[in-house]
Amino acid sequence: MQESDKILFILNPKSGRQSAVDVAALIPQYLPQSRYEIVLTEFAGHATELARHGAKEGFRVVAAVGGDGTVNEVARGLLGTQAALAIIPKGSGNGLARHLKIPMQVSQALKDLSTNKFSRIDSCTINEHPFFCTAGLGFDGYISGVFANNSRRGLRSYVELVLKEFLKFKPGKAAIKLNQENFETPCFVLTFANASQYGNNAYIAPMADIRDGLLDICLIPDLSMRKALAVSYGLLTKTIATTGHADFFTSPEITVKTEKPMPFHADGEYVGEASEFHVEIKPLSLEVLTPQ
Ligand SMILES: Nc1ncnc2c1ncn2[C@@H]1O[C@H](COP(=O)(O)OP(=O)(O)OP(=O)(O)O)[C@@H](O)[C@H]1O
Repeated sequence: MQESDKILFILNPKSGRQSAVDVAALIPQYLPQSRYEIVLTEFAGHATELARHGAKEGFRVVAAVGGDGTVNEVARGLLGTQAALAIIPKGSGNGLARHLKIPMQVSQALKDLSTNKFSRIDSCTINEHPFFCTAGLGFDGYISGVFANNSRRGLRSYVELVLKEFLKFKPGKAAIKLNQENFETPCFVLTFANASQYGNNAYIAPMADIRDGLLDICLIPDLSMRKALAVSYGLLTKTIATTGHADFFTSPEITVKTEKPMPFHADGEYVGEASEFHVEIKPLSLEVLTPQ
């Protein structure tokens, strides 16, 4: 980054556990005041407007200070602009930041900004909703919907919720079209990965390359409690592909039709229900500022 590059920090005061005020107070320790501005989001969706406006105003870098939801909102506002995305992780999962090797400590992430390098990564859409880390349908989407209505945040309440809802969720059937192939399958979870992990180092697609122009698709057709334990262990040890309970595909796009409407998410944020899905990759469509 050059000395003349200006940074707009967009802080989500609601994300994660650390307060926005802490981050705002730390920034002056790492950057001269002439190099940055700070704005706080006031409502869900606000970060997209703020990012778009910041890019128009000529900020070279727009930094999302929050979790994957905030990163998604800022990044979608930057698509097609001259501004690059930086991330100061402050969420509970921080999947994209972890994939891009951004330090989890706010102070280190801020310190690194001046030596980080610009590069480009792929972005994706699910039914026209942009995502940058992962999107998914089935149990993934169902949990994102239940979690959105849960007042408690954080990893522990997330795990408790997953365990509680696991037995309630009924999987469906899906007809999948990818790479000129058509097949039908039961579908408990279908995840579309741009980055390798959901967040919290839970690796749903350990081999995913965020710059290869391909989605890494993980299908878990059905899941008993015994299989779920193996899959959970596989997620945390980057060995999900060897559990025998998940199938993997790579493709620049995929079409899915489900027998009944299924809930879906984009970057962990619940979007809604649908019975037809089109997911595609937009190669190298977003500029980022990251450690190399
Ligand atoms: N001022 C605000 N008031 C209420 N909600 C907001 C505000 N600003 C942003 N949001 C919403 O907060 C949600 C959660 O943000 P974010 O994903 O950054 O945090 P998190 O859920 O704690 O982290 P992670 O996604 O890593 O688990 C986003 O969906 C965003 O739209």
